[in-house]
Amino acid sequence: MSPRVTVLISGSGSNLQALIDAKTAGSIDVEFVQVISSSKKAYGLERASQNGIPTKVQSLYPYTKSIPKEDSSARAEARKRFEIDLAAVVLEDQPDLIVCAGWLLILGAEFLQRVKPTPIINLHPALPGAFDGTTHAIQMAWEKCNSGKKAFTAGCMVHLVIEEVDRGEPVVIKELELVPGTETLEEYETRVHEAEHIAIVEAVQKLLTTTKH
Ligand SMILES: Nc1nc2c(c(=O)[nH]1)N[C@@H](CN(C=O)c1ccc(C(=O)N[C@@H](CCC(=O)O)C(=O)O)cc1)CN2
Ligand SMILES: NCC(=O)N[C@@H]1O[C@H](COP(=O)([O-])[O-])[C@@H](O)[C@H]1O
Repeated sequence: MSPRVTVLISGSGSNLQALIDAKTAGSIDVEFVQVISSSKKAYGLERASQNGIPTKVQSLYPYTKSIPKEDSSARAEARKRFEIDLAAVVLEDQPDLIVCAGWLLILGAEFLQRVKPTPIINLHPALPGAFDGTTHAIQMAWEKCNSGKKAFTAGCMVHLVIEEVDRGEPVVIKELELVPGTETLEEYETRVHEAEHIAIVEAVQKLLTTTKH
């Protein structure tokens, strides 16, 4: 039986597409049991449906929409309920691996405790220790490079997910040289996404060959 993989998304799903294409090409032997999106508008849901993969939307918004922004305690409670429900949805499918491929919500202890020991990996468009905890790492790296005078190494990584955001052990790292004044943000973004599409497949291959299922 092929390893069961659940993919969490929030947007376009180009990295989900890279995983689907890798399966089609025979590069990975997996069963995508569910694609779960934090947004009903995510194009990645369309990509999943076009490939016969079950989908669900698990949005935080319905949990918090009626709570005033200043009521942090009630919002925190609502977030816990969201995470408990998300864990239940994920565990229904008994995945062997959970892949955060552009999942733009921090996963708290309520979720992480419940899904243990299922491994979770996350794709982050920066190197270990760089631009942790942000959803704008690509732009931040490009701006840092172009505000300075010297080249530096940027890139992307896939890492194990722990409570501390983007600080889990790296699984795959792809380095990209950034040189001031040589490329637009869009051109750098394209290079990062190309590297991500390779990294996410390599990371799934690596995880599924090192864990028994
Ligand atoms: N416990 C963990 N959860 C998540 C990790 C992780 O390493 N540990 N990785 C992230 C992905 N990510 C960066 O790679 C990331 C995602 C979301 C955020 C964030 O600040 N989210 C806000 C909402 C932001 C928004 O709505 O635009 C939030 O969750 O309140 C930072 C980094 C996935 N989760
Ligand atoms: N910190 C998390 C983060 O920034 N994730 C980023 O979201 C994008 C998802 O693209 P996709 O929806 O096309 O796969 C990717 O660039 C990924 O690195």
